[in-house]
Amino acid sequence: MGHQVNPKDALSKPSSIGSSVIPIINKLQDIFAPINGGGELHSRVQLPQVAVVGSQSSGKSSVLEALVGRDFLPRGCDICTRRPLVLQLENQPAEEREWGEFRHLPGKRFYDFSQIRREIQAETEREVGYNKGVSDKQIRLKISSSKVLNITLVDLPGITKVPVGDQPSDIEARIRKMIMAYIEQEACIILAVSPANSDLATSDALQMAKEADPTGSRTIGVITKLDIMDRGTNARNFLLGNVVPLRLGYVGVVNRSQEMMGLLISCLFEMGLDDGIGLLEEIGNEKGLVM
Ligand SMILES: Nc1nc2c(ncn2[C@@H]2O[C@H](COP(=O)(O)OP(=O)(O)OP(=O)(O)O)[C@@H](O)[C@H]2O)c(=O)[nH]1
Repeated sequence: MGHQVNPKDALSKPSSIGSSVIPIINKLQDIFAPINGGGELHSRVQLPQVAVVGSQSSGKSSVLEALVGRDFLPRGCDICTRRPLVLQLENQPAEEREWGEFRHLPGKRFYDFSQIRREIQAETEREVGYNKGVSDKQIRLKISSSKVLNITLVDLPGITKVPVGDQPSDIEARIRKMIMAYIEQEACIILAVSPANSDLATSDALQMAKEADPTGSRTIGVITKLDIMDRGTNARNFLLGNVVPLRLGYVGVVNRSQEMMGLLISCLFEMGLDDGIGLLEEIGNEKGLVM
């Protein structure tokens, strides 16, 4: 049994303590993090982190981006999370520009967040190829900014039922095992993401979270896609915790959708505002948004 740090204690310490402790925790995480995923997913030292779990395309990466306040994760229909991404956010009040640094590219600072997205994609492909392959080998990224909280977040591949591309026939079992290795740790806070346009009663995220955290003491329920909620979806009752009670409760979110951006661009086009489209793209590039 490894040494455990209570995540709620660690995350609620005053920022002055947090700012001195977090870089040390991040260093420890790097030291104890497995270089090769296979077989030795976790070290015996358990450090506090927040893992985002849910079915494929439920909105996990979008929730993480909202927490960071930047768009930098590969997202969309065909592009999904295929390796665990460990995101160490470090609050540096004196930092004028935000930057990211990958563990596999030490010393190289990325100031352009669309480059970060490209590197995540490229590093995924280097390990698992181009055809939907999935691996438990982590990608580790540190983001240093004056605007983030000191926190470590983990984006995990989404639970999928049907193997596609290079995925093995037991892909669902493999992904579940990979997720479980993170969320069963007592020092892990689970963000269980379920989209409101699907049946919340059969949410994979809530089922897995319950398995790992039966008392619901370290799980936060996140209901995404409230803007496209199905008729009859009992999201309100879920959000109130009446269906699956969680001590840390639920949050409902509406993230930016591909459709919304597409609609905005076509509106500008219809209005003959070609300049507007250019401007939007410029702002998007600057902010690292996918257009
Ligand atoms: N309408 C709407 N679309 C959303 C919302 N959140 C996410 N999306 C869209 O849903 C799609 C999937 O979102 P992601 O954040 O990539 O989902 P994910 O769970 O990380 O996906 P995987 O990594 O493939 O498992 C993207 O096209 C998002 O733009 C939301 O609140 N409302």
